[in-house]
Amino acid sequence: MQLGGAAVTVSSALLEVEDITKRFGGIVALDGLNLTLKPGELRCILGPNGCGKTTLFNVLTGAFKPTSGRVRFRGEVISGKGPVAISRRGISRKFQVPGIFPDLTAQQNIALPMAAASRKPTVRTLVRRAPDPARLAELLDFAGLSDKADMLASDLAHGEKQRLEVAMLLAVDADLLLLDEPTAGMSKGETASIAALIRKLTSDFGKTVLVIEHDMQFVRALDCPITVMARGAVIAGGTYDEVRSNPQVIECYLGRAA
Ligand SMILES: Nc1ncnc2c1ncn2[C@@H]1O[C@H](COP(=O)(O)OP(=O)(O)OP(=O)(O)O)[C@@H](O)[C@H]1O
Repeated sequence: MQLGGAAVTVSSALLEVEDITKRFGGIVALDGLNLTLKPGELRCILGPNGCGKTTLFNVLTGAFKPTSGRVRFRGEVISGKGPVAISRRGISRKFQVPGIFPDLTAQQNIALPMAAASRKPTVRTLVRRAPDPARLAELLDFAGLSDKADMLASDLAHGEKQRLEVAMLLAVDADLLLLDEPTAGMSKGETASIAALIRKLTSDFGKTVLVIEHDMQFVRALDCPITVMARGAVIAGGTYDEVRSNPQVIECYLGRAA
């Protein structure tokens, strides 16, 4: 089917990664990778260092063009499009380091992407438009920051900054959220609270979420399907218990990570 000049296929999947290969000179970072996400699904990606997890996120967000293969989002081929075009279609990413504005308050940090998510924002409208107070309160409550709404983001604890950024992702109103090691640098207590928050992204807000993570306690707390990568391809998938007892996963990854 052709819609507005773009190739679109009818599918129940939100995201379809089809046989993606990405080479950097002689390095094969992704090697014929396939992955499908249904709307509202939460999935975790595990794999040893250098297996291509970050490269996958870079391909999904348009930072890298794949050497071959296709990515479809809502049936439309998006591989080859740039980061802005892909973000406008509803894919948003959180990096390991919190991407917040330290000199703004917690609520200003959330208000900014709320305004940017509205149609055709300009600098003027971003600054002038008052955010919907009910939505702002909902997002502050989601992040557990209602009582710190007026605190400068730079003064928040590390785990609070991570939660703030998850709320900012929600404020953008994208459908697919890509989270790269959201527990990096967190204490055990902070890790448990971010796992609960990420589960809410799907259960309460209907988002589709793909998480890269190494912390197995956190992965268990997410309680979601897992895809295991090695050498740029998918080698296994299943529940936490299935993956933990898979001999190939133990050899390639858990033997070293556990
Ligand atoms: N821009 C680049 N130029 C050249 N090689 C790259 C580039 N980005 C990634 N690579 C290589 O591609 C391979 C996959 O890297 P990638 O960062 O995707 O792995 P990863 O699974 O995210 O690793 P980690 O868990 O350490 O973050 C590695 O060999 C890496 O050195």
